[in-house]
Amino acid sequence: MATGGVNADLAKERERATFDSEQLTNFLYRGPEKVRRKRYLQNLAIQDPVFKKAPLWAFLNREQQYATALKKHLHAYRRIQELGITEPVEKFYYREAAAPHENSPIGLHESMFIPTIEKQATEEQKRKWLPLCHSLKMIGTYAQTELGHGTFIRGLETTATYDPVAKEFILSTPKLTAMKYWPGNLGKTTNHCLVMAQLITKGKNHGIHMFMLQTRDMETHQPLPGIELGDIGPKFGFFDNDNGYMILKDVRIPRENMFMRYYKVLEDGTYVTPPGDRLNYLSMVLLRSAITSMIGQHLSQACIIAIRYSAVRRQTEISPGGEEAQVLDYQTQQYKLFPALATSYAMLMAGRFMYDFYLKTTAQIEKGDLGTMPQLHALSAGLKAFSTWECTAAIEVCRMSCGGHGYSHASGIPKIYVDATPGCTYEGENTVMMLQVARFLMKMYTNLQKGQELPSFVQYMTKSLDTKSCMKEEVAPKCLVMAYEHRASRLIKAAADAIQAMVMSGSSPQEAWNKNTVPLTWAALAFCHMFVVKNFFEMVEDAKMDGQTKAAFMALCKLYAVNGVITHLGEFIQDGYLNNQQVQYIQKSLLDLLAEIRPNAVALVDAFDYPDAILQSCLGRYDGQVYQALYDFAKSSPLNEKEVLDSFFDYVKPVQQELEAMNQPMARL
Ligand SMILES: CCCCCCCC/C=C\CCCC(=O)SCCNC(=O)CCNC(=O)[C@H](O)C(C)(C)COP(=O)(O)OP(=O)(O)OC[C@H]1O[C@@H](n2cnc3c(N)ncnc32)[C@H](O)[C@@H]1OP(=O)(O)O
Ligand SMILES: Cc1cc2nc3c(=O)[nH]c(=O)nc-3n(C[C@H](O)[C@H](O)[C@H](O)COP(=O)(O)OP(=O)(O)OC[C@H]3O[C@@H](n4cnc5c(N)ncnc54)[C@H](O)[C@@H]3O)c2cc1C
Repeated sequence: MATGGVNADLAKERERATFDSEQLTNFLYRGPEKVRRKRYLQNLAIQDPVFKKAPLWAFLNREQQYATALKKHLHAYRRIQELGITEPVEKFYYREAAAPHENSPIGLHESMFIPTIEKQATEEQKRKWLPLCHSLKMIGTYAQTELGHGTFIRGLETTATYDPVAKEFILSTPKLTAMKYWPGNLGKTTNHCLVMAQLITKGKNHGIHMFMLQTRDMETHQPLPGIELGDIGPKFGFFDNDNGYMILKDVRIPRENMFMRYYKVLEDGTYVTPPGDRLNYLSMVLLRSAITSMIGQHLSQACIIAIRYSAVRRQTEISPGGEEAQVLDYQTQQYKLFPALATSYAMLMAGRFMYDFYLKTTAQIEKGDLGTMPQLHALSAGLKAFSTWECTAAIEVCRMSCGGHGYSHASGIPKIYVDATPGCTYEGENTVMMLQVARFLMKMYTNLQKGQELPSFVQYMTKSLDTKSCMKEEVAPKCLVMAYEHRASRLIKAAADAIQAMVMSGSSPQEAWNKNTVPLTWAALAFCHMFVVKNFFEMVEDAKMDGQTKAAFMALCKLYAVNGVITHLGEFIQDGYLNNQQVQYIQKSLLDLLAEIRPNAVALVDAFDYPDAILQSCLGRYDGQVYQALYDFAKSSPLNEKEVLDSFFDYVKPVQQELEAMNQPMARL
């Protein structure tokens, strides 16, 4: 049964590629030195016996999955400190290799709890809390969402009422819908959380604010008096995480536990107005800004699996008696997988822009300049929503493109999908985020009409809509970008006109807005799509790499843009911007690009540089030995440990005997 070496088809794919995948890897990870360091850290984790010996998640029950995830992530946390790894991206490489399929039970501690302390706490609070956080004496999470409200955070019902005599806040869950519900790791892992609650002082409600709450004893880990909390039960994904619920029965915390960098309550209960609105939403903005890259990585993994497998998988003889074709040679398979591959690169590029923009903007905010906050909010909300929608849809396409084996956990794709898809919901439900983008765009559109200057990324709105596309037979990037700009501009104008018309005929602005939220989301989506396309072209054009690598990369970029036009064709032709002939050029270009990308498909996924130990996929193995791997996976199923299961004797035998007895001729009489 044993088969060795690299599968011949996959080996040939690598030989026929027109570019060196290592060049693209170097670009993706920002230089050869960084690639070397990434591989070094990944190998350290992969070789660590604690991670190596851990059982495969797929064969474990929920409690075992939770325990494995906890064990791995805590060991990784300790090793990261021992090894002196401090760069966030390096920590990520190490953690991903250490626990590729285990969601971290201390994930919220690292991604939201500590960053919120760093950004929203006073210097004194930081001195007190951060050392405890780093040593994991304090393990925290971000408790905002409630049973009754997740999206509408101004409507949260948990209260924090200030008592000036005791100089304490009283945290309460006034009714069922006010209980905290969903926060990651709140149920069993954490002993602290950051609670979002309505601040009431001197009888006045000042809206939602953040408070530090200890939930469990730091030695015994028992819940503290007045706090009821637990796990919310199994979910579609994040099976190994204890998303939690929490009820607060008049729990008192000291005044100093309110996050007071920007918002303050003095000892006598006086509320001090903050320097700007929505500063306590910044923790959400941080994670939103990171999600586009994260989801792009999820999709890139699904693409590696589906494309390598499609090069190995052979189905159906093309001519009678001839060899069966690699499924990757079918144009329809290419039409499924290459747009998905192009999308993953597009999102990795958009994520790169987004995170850099986040760092730049928050540095300005730190200095007290809040002017770019609306842009940061709009872009992070929009790209988060757009990228999670596009990538999760593409992951599912990858799964189905693997046929039956894609449905098995052996492929690795179902797990990628269930852990990626909540990205459409958490950190701001996608439709709601798109409506925030629309709100920003409408504001920009109004400013434009008033003759005001616009930020650079909405400058496209200033271009005339009274134009036609410059698209020729040779589909040029410039004409593609202009088409996206035109569509985005036209759709925001259409939504604005519709709202204005309703207001003119007597509707209130709110009513007119609510009657047009569907066209508003079309406009917001078109804006995000345009942004991603433009950014992708700019990054490819600026990339420092040899001509062949750039050509291979550019083909993907063009495919992303061309495929988007075809998928949303109605919006590009509705006003006659593209004519019939131009549409035909674009359709032909799509087919040409599929053929151009075909010889490079495997090299383009190899460039993502994921070791097998991270992918943990029988179908996505670097050596392509998928059938042996599937057989080994099947053999390792715990159901195969015994030849005959106890359940056979417990259930099958008795029913067989009963049925046999019932079917005796005498018994029927
Ligand atoms: C990197 C490591 C990763 C590890 C990953 C570990 C796994 C993590 C897994 C899961 C984590 C999940 C965590 C969570 O889900 S936490 C909970 C997240 N919840 C949300 O996101 C709630 C969504 N809702 C909102 O954000 C808001 O309610 C809202 C929809 C934005 C509306 O807010 P509000 O009602 O206050 O505002 P208005 O619509 O009335 O608008 C008023 C003005 O405010 C501006 N605004 C809104 N938000 C922001 C912001 N964030 N920044 C700046 N400005 C903002 C808005 O634009 C309006 O401005 P205007 O000028 O038009 O008046
Ligand atoms: C895996 C996971 C992890 C999570 N982790 C955390 C965490 O750590 N901490 C935390 O606090 N929360 C967490 N959450 C909760 C999450 O942030 C919320 O579920 C999310 O913000 C969406 O809110 P909701 O559930 O209230 O959705 P809802 O708002 O109830 O959405 C339901 C539907 O209503 C629509 N809708 C709602 N409002 C509007 C509107 N104004 N206009 C148009 N349509 C609207 C939505 O588009 C959606 O279709 C987590 C959730 C998940 C799934």
